[in-house]
Order: sequence, then C-alpha cells, then structure tokens
Amino acid sequence: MPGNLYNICSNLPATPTRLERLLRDRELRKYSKCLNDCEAELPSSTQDCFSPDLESSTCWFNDEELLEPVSASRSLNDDGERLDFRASKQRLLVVANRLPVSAVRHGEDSWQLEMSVGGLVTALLGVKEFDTRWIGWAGVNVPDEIGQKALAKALDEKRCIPVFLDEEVVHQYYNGYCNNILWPLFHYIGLPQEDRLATTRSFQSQFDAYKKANQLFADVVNEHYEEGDVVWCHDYHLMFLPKCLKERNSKMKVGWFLHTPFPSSEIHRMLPSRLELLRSVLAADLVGFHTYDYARHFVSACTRILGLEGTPEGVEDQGKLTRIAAFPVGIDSERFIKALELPEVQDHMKVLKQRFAGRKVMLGVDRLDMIKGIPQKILAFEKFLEENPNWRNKVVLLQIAVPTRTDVPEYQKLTSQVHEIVGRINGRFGSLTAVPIHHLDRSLDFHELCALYAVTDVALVTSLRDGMNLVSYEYVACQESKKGVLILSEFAGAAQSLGAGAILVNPWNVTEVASSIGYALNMPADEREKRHHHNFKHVISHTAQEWAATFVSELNVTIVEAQLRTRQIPPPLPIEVAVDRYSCSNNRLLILGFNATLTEPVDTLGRKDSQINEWEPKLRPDLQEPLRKLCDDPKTTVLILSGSARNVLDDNFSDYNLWLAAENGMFLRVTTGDWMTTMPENLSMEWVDSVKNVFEYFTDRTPRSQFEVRETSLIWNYKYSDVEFGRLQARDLLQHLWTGPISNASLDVVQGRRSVEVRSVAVTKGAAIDRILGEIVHNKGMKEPIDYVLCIGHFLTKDEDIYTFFEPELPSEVPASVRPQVPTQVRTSTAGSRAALLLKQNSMSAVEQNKSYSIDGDTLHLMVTDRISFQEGSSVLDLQANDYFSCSVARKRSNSRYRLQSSDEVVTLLRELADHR
Ligand SMILES: O=P(O)(O)OC[C@H]1O[C@H](O[C@H]2O[C@H](CO)[C@@H](O)[C@H](O)[C@H]2O)[C@H](O)[C@@H](O)[C@@H]1O
Ligand SMILES: O=c1ccn([C@@H]2O[C@H](COP(=O)(O)OP(=O)(O)O)[C@@H](O)[C@H]2O)c(=O)[nH]1
Repeated sequence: MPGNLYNICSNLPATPTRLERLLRDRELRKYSKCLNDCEAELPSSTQDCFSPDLESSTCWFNDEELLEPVSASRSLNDDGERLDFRASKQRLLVVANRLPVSAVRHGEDSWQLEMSVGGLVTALLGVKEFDTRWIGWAGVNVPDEIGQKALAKALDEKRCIPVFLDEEVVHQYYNGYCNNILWPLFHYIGLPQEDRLATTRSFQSQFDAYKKANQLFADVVNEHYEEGDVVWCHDYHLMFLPKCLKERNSKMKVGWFLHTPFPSSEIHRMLPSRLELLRSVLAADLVGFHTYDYARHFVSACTRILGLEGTPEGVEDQGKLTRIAAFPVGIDSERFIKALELPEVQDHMKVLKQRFAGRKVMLGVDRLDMIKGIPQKILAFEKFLEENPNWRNKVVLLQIAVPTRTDVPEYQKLTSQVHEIVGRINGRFGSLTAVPIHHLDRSLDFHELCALYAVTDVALVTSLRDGMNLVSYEYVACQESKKGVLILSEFAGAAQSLGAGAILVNPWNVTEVASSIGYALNMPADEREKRHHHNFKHVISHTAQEWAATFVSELNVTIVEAQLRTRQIPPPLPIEVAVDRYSCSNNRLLILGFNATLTEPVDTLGRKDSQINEWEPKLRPDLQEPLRKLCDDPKTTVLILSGSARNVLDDNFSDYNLWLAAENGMFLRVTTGDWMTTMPENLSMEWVDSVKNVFEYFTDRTPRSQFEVRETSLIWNYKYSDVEFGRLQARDLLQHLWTGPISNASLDVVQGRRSVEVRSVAVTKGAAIDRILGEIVHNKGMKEPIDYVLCIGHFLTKDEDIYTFFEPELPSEVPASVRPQVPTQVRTSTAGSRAALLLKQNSMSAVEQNKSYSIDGDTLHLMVTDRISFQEGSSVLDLQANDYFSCSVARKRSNSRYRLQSSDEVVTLLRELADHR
C-alpha cells in the first residue's frame, strides 16, 4: 500500500507560487485588454453586437451598457501563441440579492424593467470580461405562474435570472434580518434596542426566513450551474449561500464578497447567529472585502469566535483553507468620463450653471440611509453658515437623498428627521428667493447625475460607516475639468484609497466638518489640482472591471492551490476496511493517543468561558463503554500512549484492563501492575530549572495559561487564553528559549498548536515504542505475533515517528530525506525496530532473557536497551501492509497513512471495533 501523497509530492518539479500564478494572470489580462482595445477600432461588422432594449425612461444604461454578451477576448498561451478566448470565455454567475434591474408589472404577462440603484449594481455592471449571468430577486412579488414565466423571459434578454421570493419571506428576510439586523450591526449601529426590541423577539423567525431565502437562491444557482462556472455571491444578504452551494456540490468554485464593512469581532459577537453565519461564509473558497481592515476583522472573528486558525492567507479549519483578502471595488470610470461629452449631459450642465450662477455649489448624493450621516452633514453645513455669515448667500448644498428600504420603520423615521432639519435650516437662513439647502427625495437619471458631479465645487460625503462609497469615485471621475474638492468621511472604505487627495473628516465631529467646508470653499486652485490629480489617477486605474477580474483570477488560483494542498492531507480512514481487517486478525495492538484523541475537542469554542474544572483532560464519556469492551477482548491489547503525566492517565484509565505509557512513553504500566520507566540511560535533565523559570514568567503574564512540570518535559499551554495574546506570548517565549541561556542544551523545543513543550532530544513516542512493545509481549506472554496495528492520535510532528516504526514498507520513490526517522541513538540502543518486525515467534523467550529491572524509590526501572537479541527469523510482529492503520486525528498535515477529522470520529471507529470481536 502506498504511503500518503505528502511524501510523493516532494518529488514533483517546483510548482509556481500563488503570486506567480496571479502575476501571470494579470499579464494575460493586460494583453487581452490591449487586443480588445485595438479591436474596438476595427469596423463594427467584425465585432459582436448586442442590443437589448431597456424601455425604462429612468434607466441609466443605454443598450450596450447592460450585461454584455460574450465578446472577443484574446490572450497568449505559454508558448506565446495567440489564443482566441471567444469560445472559452469563463462563465460567471453573479448572485446578489438585487438584480441590476427592478421589474414593474404592466399586465398579466407584461413587464417593464428599470435600473436598480446602489453601489453594488454600479460596480457589477462594470464587469465585462466574463460570460456573465446575474441571479437575484427582481424586487417584486410575483405569485402567479404566468407572471413568473413572463418576467423570467423578459429578464433572460438581459442575461438575468430571477429568484422568486414571496412577500412574507421578503418581509422577514430582507426588511427584517438583512436591513434591520445585519445592516445596522455591520455599520456599528448595533442591534435593535427599546422600540426595536420587538424585532429582537422575532429574531429567530427572521433568521429562519434568511436561511430559507438563501436556500432559494441556491436552488436557482444549482439549476443554472454548469461545470467550471465561477459562482460569485455578493453581500450580507447571502452569507448562508456558500454553505448551501458547497453542501450540494463541493467542487463548485464559490467566492463571496461583502460590500459593507465587516465590523470588529467585538461587534459581530453580539449577533445571536454569529457562529452559523461565519461558518457558512467559510464554506466559500475565497472571501473578499473592500479593505484590509474589514478582512482583518473577519479573520479575527473566526479566530476569536470560532476558535479557528487565522493565517496570513486566510482561515484554516480542519485542513481546509478559506482564502481571505481585500479587493477594493472601483467604478467604470470611462463611462462617466465619456458621458460628460454627451449633448444631454452638456445641456443639464448649462441649466445647472445658470441656475446657481454666482454661488458655490456643494453636493451630497446618498441613499437615504442612517449610515450615510445625512443629518450630521446638514448640521455641519448649518454650523458653517452660522459661523461664516459672509457665505450665507454665496453657497448652496444640493442633497440628493434616494429613498431606500422604505418598508423598514427606521428608514421612515430618518426621512422625517431629515425633512425636519432641512426645513428648520432653510427657514433660518433662506430668503424669499433662495434657500441654502436643496433637498431631493428621489433618484436622478444618469445624465443628470453626471452633470451635477461635473458642475459642483465640493462633494460632501459624511458616511458614519460605508463599505466603500462609490459616489466619491464618481465625483472624482467627473471633475477632470473643474477640479472640485472632495470632503470624505474617514469611516468610508473609500478613505483608504482617496484619503490622500480628499479632506478627511470625522462626521461625528460637526465642528471639524464645518471648518473643512470652509477650507474646501477657499482652497487655492493649485492645491485643488494636486489633490484632484492624485485621486483621478486612482479612480481611472482601479476600475470595476479590474476589481472583478482580480477577484475571479484569485478565486481560480485559490482553487488550484487548494487542490495542491489537498494532496498533502492523508485520506480519511476507511473505517469499514479497518474494522474488517480487525475482525480477521488474531492478535491486535491498538495504540491510542489521549489528548484530543480520546477527550472532547477543546479548541473550538468557548475557550474564554471554560471553567477551571474543565481544564483537566478527561476521557469522553461516550468512549467508556467501547473502550472497556476492547480492553476485555483477549485478542486485543490496548495501549494509551500520551504526553500526559502518570497521574493524569491513572485518573482516567485505572479501571480499564490496558497499558499506559505516560510522558511520551518514558513511563509504562499495565493497569494491574506498577509504573516502570523506559527512559534511555544518560537522559540529561539539567536544563529543567532554567526552562522552568522562563515558563513561570510567561504563565504569570498570560491569563489562563498553564504550565506543567513533568519528569521528562516541561509544557506551557495557552489553549484557554486569548488566542491572539497567547500566540504573541508564545512567539516571545520561543524567541527567548532559542536565543537564551539554554540555547545550546541538548533538548527539543516543540511547538504545539497552543503550547510550547521542552523535552530532552531522546524523548519521542517513536523512540519509546520498541521498548514498550518488548515489555508488552513479554508481560502478556504472547504466543502469536501481532498481526494488526491501529495507531491513532493527535500527535505532534516530532512524535509522528511512531507511525514509521510500524510501517511495513515505505514506498521506494520517497526520498530518504523526507522519510520520518526514528532517532539513531534509540534504534541502536535497542533491538532495532525494523529487526523486531522480522523476528519470529520462537524468540519470545529471548526477550525475557534480555530484560532486567531495578528499583529507584517507588519507580521500577525497566532496562531493555541493547539487551533484546531476537534470533534471526523470529518476530513479535507479523504485519501485512493492509493490517496496519496509522491515523492522525484533527491534524491538517501528517505522515500518517490516514486521518480522522476529530475525536468524534474516533468514537465512531472504536464503537465499530468494539462490536466486532
Ligand atoms: O439594494 P438596497 O437594499 O436598496 O441597497 C443598495 C445597496 O446598498 C449597499 O451598497 C454597498 O455596496 C457598494 C459597492 O460595493 C459600496 O460602495 C457601499 O459602501 C455599500 O453600502 C449594499 O451593500 C448593497 O447590497 C445594496 O444593493
Ligand atoms: O439617483 C441616484 C443617485 C445615486 N445612484 C448611484 O448609487 C450608487 C451609490 O453607491 P455607493 O457606493 O455610494 O453607496 P450605496 O448606496 O451602495 O450604499 C452610486 O453608484 C450612484 O451613482 C443612483 O443610481 N441614482
């Protein structure tokens, strides 16, 4: 039977790194774009054409601008040949709550489609490199089949696929869970309080509706999915979707992108469904955010709330890595820049210039949402007017407030609040002929908006939190001629990219915003130019197209990387086979680790809340019965081989008829007998005091960390401490150990997942096993060789030498350098593990002759080293390759032949074995 592919892999030629793949992809994209640009200059008859017919007058996008069909795109292959991608353009299924169009019904089977409003739509319409289909809710309830069919047909022309949600689901899922729970929480507004408490009570039903809606989206995706498609899920509405999709088809390429901020883990912790949501998102292959901060918060939530491992690459759970990264969205800047030359836009500009002649114009464009800080903006403007009477008739604020989520009470309240403030200020500073604030409660068409962006002097974005804020990008794109000033909230994602050119403000600080308005209005032309130029460069180079292409490219690469990584993970233990071979054998040896093998897993959740009495490792209650049955089977020998100290094993296993090997096999006892030591002679323990000192120091300074002194090792663990703090402390501690006073001692510093252990170099499970084996064979007076070995444990890499000990034959293609080795001094000081495998039964007496004991205090010393001299041809082991099962538990990478995911699976296995005597 071959060893696992981990070893074999190392023979392969070097594979490109993730970065190399991404860079290559980027080059190819650049080249492809260049070819497309050249092609654009060809006569139109040579190009693909697309002419959908959006009827709506409010539609912003002309015929060519909606989702485009497959168009030519070319690139080079590895040998520099020109490739035509026309036929092979990658299919992309964009799944978002909203379709880019909303539907309005005009009759039983007649629909009008109107452009939806919002940054997500704007961003995704810029995506043109793929053969894209958009799956989403059309924003309307269609209970009847005729209506559904007609709408699906109308949408199909726009390459859109509807998900039909009934009114109740929309109410609970969209208005309720999405917009009254997740949206405010992700924007740091918190969960419903006081009058919104009623909503909290209905939290569960809203969450159920949320899951149901996500499942409905998944059903539609599955219906339209073709092998090889990339499925890109969007936003907080669909956090459950990756899980639904992967459960049905684990091979589907699934990415998820969040358009809002992801809040600090301390905020996310408040959410009653915090665990389920995180886990569902982690089912995706790639998870993207607008900024590094949001990505960092997400990883931190996974480590702190789920207890998972956060790495620079992403989040790891049981060997599966979900890649987490930042992909700041952009806009289709060309579309805005070109629009400024259109006659319609020029006309609007002329009208606006005349209308506001002699006055500076400030602009606000927002959905009427509490996160946009509209009241704060208006109050700051009021303060500015108050403090600068000379500006009162010389400046006007145009605020476009697009109605949104109008069924949610919070949004209704906000509308009245804003109206009231605007009315008050206009009353205070207005005259018969002019008012300082023009407030519009509606959306504008694309041309009107472009004109507004182009003619205004200052844009004022005061979001209290905002995933990105595309309005600020659009404003910059339209200001190439005027070079207006952007005042931008530091809480918008856009502040990270446009911050250097904008005036950054804290919207909560009304005084600061007011004085920034003054600064912007008075800014000299050269400073405006410099600032604008900086931002303009960013906006035209970081486009929506680039954003989407980068995300999809990274997703493709992530899948390749995951496949490579999977090859390094041992395959799952074939439980049926292991049980079957067990039943066929006559003399079996079961070697079981203890911690995280026979105990409940501690490293998932609730570390902070665990109580001290849970800290002691305890045998899982559900293992007691199967273990007892196994121990009482005369054909089976059970050995618990653990790093734990003797008393811990005594406490857990004294009642069972088995063998205990404590401290990595340095102490041995059959439960009917006394402890004896199998420690190699001359084991130096002189280092103990200095290490103890260091461990004490770190234990004092790391709450809930523990430090244990064993006879052959010292161990400091922080599995119940704050994960991140523990990790920092461990790094410091290791640094000190490696460079400090013990740096030259003959000992090993072994780093566990949440522990640091120091032990003498000769102490490993593999090093101890042949001495243990000799004693067991002798003590039991075995008449037959062992013909079945199952060795399972959550062992440290250093202790994985135990697996190799029994390995009947390592595959010949595995280079010696990667074979796990039993340390030489141990091999030579004993009968030699390989030799032991070959010896035959008639040497049993030889074992006895070469063993002696001595007593030191209450410890019996077993001395077997270089005294077992089996006769040629005899063996205590008669192990066929398919009767040996080495199996790691809850380890991502291992030299074992197989793996079990967790101790839960150990329970299943041992139960099965116990039932097959
Ligand atoms: O569909 P609605 O509920 O009416 O809301 C409109 C959209 O608002 C949010 O937009 C976000 O995405 C932008 C682009 O990435 C980003 O710039 C902005 O900061 C975000 O607020 C929401 O996330 C979308 O799902 C909604 O469609
Ligand atoms: O009358 C309007 C005003 C704005 N927008 C668009 O709505 C988007 C707003 O995106 P942003 O990222 O600023 O915020 P969001 O509304 O998505 O939170 C921008 O693309 C605007 O051009 C629109 O479609 N109609």
